[in-house]
Amino acid sequence: MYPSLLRRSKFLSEQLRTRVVIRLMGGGPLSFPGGLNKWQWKRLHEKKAKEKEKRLLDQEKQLFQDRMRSQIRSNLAGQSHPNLNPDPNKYNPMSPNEHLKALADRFMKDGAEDLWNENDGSLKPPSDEQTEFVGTNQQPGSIHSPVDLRKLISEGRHVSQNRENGFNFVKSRDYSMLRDLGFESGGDSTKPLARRQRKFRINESSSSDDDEDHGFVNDKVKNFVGDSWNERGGVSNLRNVSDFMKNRGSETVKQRRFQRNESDDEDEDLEGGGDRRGRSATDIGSRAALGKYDMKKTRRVPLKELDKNDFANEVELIRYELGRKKKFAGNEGDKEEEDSILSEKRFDECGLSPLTVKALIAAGYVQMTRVQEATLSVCLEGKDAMVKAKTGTGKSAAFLLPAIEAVLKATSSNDKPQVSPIYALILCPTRELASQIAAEANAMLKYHDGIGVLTLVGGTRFKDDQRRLESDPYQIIVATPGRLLDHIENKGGLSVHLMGLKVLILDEADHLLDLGFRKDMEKILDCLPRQRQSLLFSATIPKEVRRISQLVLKREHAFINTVGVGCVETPAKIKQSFLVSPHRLHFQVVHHLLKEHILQAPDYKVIVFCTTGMVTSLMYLLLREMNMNVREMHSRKPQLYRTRVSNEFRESKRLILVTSDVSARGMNYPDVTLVIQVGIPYDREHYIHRLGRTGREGKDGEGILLLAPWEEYFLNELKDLPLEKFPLPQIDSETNFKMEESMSKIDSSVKEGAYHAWLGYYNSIREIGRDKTTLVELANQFSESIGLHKPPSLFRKTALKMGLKDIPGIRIRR
Ligand SMILES: Nc1ncnc2c1ncn2[C@@H]1O[C@H](COP(=O)(O)OP(=O)(O)OP(=O)(O)O)[C@@H](O)[C@H]1O
Repeated sequence: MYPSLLRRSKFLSEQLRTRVVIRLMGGGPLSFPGGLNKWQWKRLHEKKAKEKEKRLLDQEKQLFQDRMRSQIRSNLAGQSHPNLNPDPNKYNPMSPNEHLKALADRFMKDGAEDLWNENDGSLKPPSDEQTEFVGTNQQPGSIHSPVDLRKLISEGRHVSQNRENGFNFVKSRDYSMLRDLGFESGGDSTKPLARRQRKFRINESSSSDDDEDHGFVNDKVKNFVGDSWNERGGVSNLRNVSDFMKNRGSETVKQRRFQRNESDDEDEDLEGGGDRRGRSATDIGSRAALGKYDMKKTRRVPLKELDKNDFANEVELIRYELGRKKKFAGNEGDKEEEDSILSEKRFDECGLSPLTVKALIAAGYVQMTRVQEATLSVCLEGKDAMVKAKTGTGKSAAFLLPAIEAVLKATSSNDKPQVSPIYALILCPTRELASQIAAEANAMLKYHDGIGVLTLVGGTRFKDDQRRLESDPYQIIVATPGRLLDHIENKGGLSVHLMGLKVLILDEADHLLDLGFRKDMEKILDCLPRQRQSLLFSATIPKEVRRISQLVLKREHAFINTVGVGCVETPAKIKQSFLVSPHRLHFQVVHHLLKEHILQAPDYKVIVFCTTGMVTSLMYLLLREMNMNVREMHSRKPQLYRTRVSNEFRESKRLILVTSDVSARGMNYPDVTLVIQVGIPYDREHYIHRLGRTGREGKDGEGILLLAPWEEYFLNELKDLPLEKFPLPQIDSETNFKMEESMSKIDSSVKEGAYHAWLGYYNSIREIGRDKTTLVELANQFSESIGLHKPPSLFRKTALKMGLKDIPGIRIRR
């Protein structure tokens, strides 16, 4: 049969013929065009199909929005839209309302609302009775609306269509406000008002940015509100919106705080995630935000017997119980509990394997932190989740524990795969963070024999990784995306090991899904099996990341936000301030701040963040010249050096670490007393993560942001954070002289590198980079302040790339 088939394929090339032979022999082709294996080929096609589908949906959305807009325009102009009051006898293809319903049905699948939701709250009503119909009295065509609807929407309230009736309803988060405004009500009035109020977000400063940021759903919503407005009116009812908002403001600010010790009612009010009727913490979508855990005091369950023979563990648990009771006996205890990151639940109460609990106790973990309590049950059930929790609150353990449990479950199953599979893959942005996570995982696996953790990070020998992978089975991999991709692409066989993957975790997920990592991440995701659990963790999850999280997460994922909508995103016990000083004085100011801090805190441990690696080097050399006890850490340093410095800083006191953003995220250096950020951080998220290196585990901390006057605009990004202005210190002439002397000792190659890096960094910041002339002027001032006689020249190619070629003040290298 084979020869006859081959004859028939006479048009095929020789290469194709070979493939046909292989296929007929039952093995399938060895490779596909582009050197892809069959899985990669299959995924490539699946991806293309998905992209096509997405394009079509986008087009449809666009059409729909245009249609709604034109309808509203015609309403405002006093024309009746043909579809507004459709003649039942006349054929109408689809009214806007029907169209909206169809689209809502199509796009708003369970859990998908969150991808569009700006406020981390649920768009979808928990149940029908939690929605309320809104009627208005305004006549069609009325134009003097006292309320800016765009503002109303941009202030975070969501309106959607009632799918059954074509009426508008306001979601549960909004409807108490609307009732106060005098709208008709058809909802369940027996529900406690408190619950409705807590779902209500106050944001006095509505900005056009907010409007811009609202996704398709909000556009849809805005249009729809406009629609119903003209249909039914309601001017008088809405006249007092702003008064109402103000009155509500103080109340809601109080509600925003996360307090376990208030009365039950208020407790339930706090974060908008709970439900008095016992909604489970495993709720899908953002209704799982905080789940049950901020409002329901779980009944204590008796200590589980971990290991009957393990007397030491029992003693430890009893000691802990006694300590806890003593601690919370008085009022002071209450206050401490409020500030503490710990919850009341213990690890032995949540279904972890006894050996893991034993290892946790050995590591000093008895009680869960709040984020661990909020997430463990969801993650242990195998659901996808996106988790947001403040820095230093124990997110690493929150994702490591479910990963370990999944590995234990997989290894105990009867399937015996031919290649040793990797069951859990943890990705994080930096090498040091990968090592830190691997160390924590190893501590938790202390009593589990035969489960290995391997780190795959750049800066180490690729061959060593391969050797380790071949010699020992590793069930858990902690990797940085670049190195992992190297392994996948180099056909080192890693893809085969990854076929059995059960859990994928992205720590610092927002950063990993950022443009810098996006391509690598997409390639990695293409090589992972779809049947897996995915967990995304970070202290910051901007809206864009929530939208693109669908790259990784299933639609019906849980969004767990222990920060709380509208709450301050930074730990409460970090004192934050900013200081504005001319750029040329920054080095002096940093030196002064450090000296003052050392006097106040003899056991100081300080991190100074600089904008780039080269500027970090310069700052380090300068402070070293000034006889300060400093270390430097940035990506230009060899990995061995980085690891050594990282370990040293973790264990030391009385040390200053000058670093770039490689240390900004996830690094857990205990007891850092002060974080200084010199120059504007790349964005708000960078500020929060850098700051979060201090004040961890609910401890005190301090953060100072040092800005030049032209960088002050950045404070707008932080206006919801409690930053206070720090007075400009007086630098004495002796210190000034010493600094100048020290600066003159630093090699000019370092300074030139710092100038180039400085220029590159600020050029990449949109607000500054767009005015190239001013940028170059500022860069040249910087060059002068670091003792360079003239600004260093740039390669023509570099200048071209940066858009600086013909800008006055830029020197081009001949
Ligand atoms: N249940 C616990 N009991 C006591 N300490 C804990 C517990 N969980 C975590 N920790 C400690 O809390 C500290 C912070 O934990 P971790 O590094 O996981 O924070 P994080 O939330 O990941 O912070 P970041 O956002 O900066 O990455 C660590 O020192 C860790 O050992």
